[in-house]
Amino acid sequence: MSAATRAEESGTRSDIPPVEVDGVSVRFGAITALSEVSFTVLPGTIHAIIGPNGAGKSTMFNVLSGVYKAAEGEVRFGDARLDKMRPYQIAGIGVARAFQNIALSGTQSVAENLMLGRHHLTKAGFLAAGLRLPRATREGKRHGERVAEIADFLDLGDKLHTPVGVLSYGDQKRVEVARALCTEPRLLLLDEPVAGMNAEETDRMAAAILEIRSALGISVVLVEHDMGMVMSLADQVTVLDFGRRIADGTPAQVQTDPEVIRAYLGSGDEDSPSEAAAHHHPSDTPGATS
Ligand SMILES: Nc1ncnc2c1ncn2[C@@H]1O[C@H](COP(=O)(O)OP(=O)(O)OP(=O)(O)O)[C@@H](O)[C@H]1O
Repeated sequence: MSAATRAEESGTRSDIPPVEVDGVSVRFGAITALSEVSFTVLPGTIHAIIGPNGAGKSTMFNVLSGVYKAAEGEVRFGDARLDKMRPYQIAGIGVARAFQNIALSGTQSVAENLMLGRHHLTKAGFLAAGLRLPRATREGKRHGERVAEIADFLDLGDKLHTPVGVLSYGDQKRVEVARALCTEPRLLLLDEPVAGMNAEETDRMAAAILEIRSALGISVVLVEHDMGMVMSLADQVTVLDFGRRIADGTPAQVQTDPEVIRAYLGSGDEDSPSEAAAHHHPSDTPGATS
């Protein structure tokens, strides 16, 4: 089943446009971190960006969230040109990111941290809220309910009043995702969501990401090093190597792509695209000479 069909069947919201990355190059002095990279994130899909160390994944993430500017190319999200916008403007049109430059407050509760994600949605303002004016109280209640819903959604319902600092690492990472979701995004950007996690925490995060796509119908872009995670999770995968796009397709397509296998083996990276691919003899590869 194609990613688009899957998205349609899983109830993608009608207000989610594709993300079109078109010929993006980024340079840092003499280093070309990204070279004419293009790919499309279809609405309501989980799209992974993978590649060996130094491939340009973080740079791409930072371009999507507006932290880095592209020297060439365009990034479109519907009518919006993300490549021309500042990070706060990108956040303002419903693009949320987790795990970069957003620190949680360890002494505050999960609920308080999540409420921070809703500040821009609060109409009454802090003064009215502080004075407990009726409108602010009603609004506060509504936001509180939504925060509780999102916490439940990420399996944090029983930890709403726990200070974030005492939670396990896996729980804290899910609080970060929950906080991003509290902004009610149309596109969620995740930077290495399972980095440093044990197997159980990884499974829980993967389940949460799948749930986000199917229950909320939004698009998710994730930059990831953990290949196993990507293969079981993503609808579509873009593979970068030395700043170039070397493959783009379903997980099954990219993990058998000779160039992808070469890139991972050549990099000495332990995380090969798949066990099978890693042990794939070159002569088994269509078109390869042994
Ligand atoms: N701020 C920067 N200044 C100079 N060079 C940079 C900067 N950020 C990235 N680079 C370079 O750009 C290239 C791509 O780096 P990037 O961090 O995007 O790769 P990555 O795929 O995320 O790698 P990793 O998996 O190791 O995090 C590398 O050669 C890196 O050294």
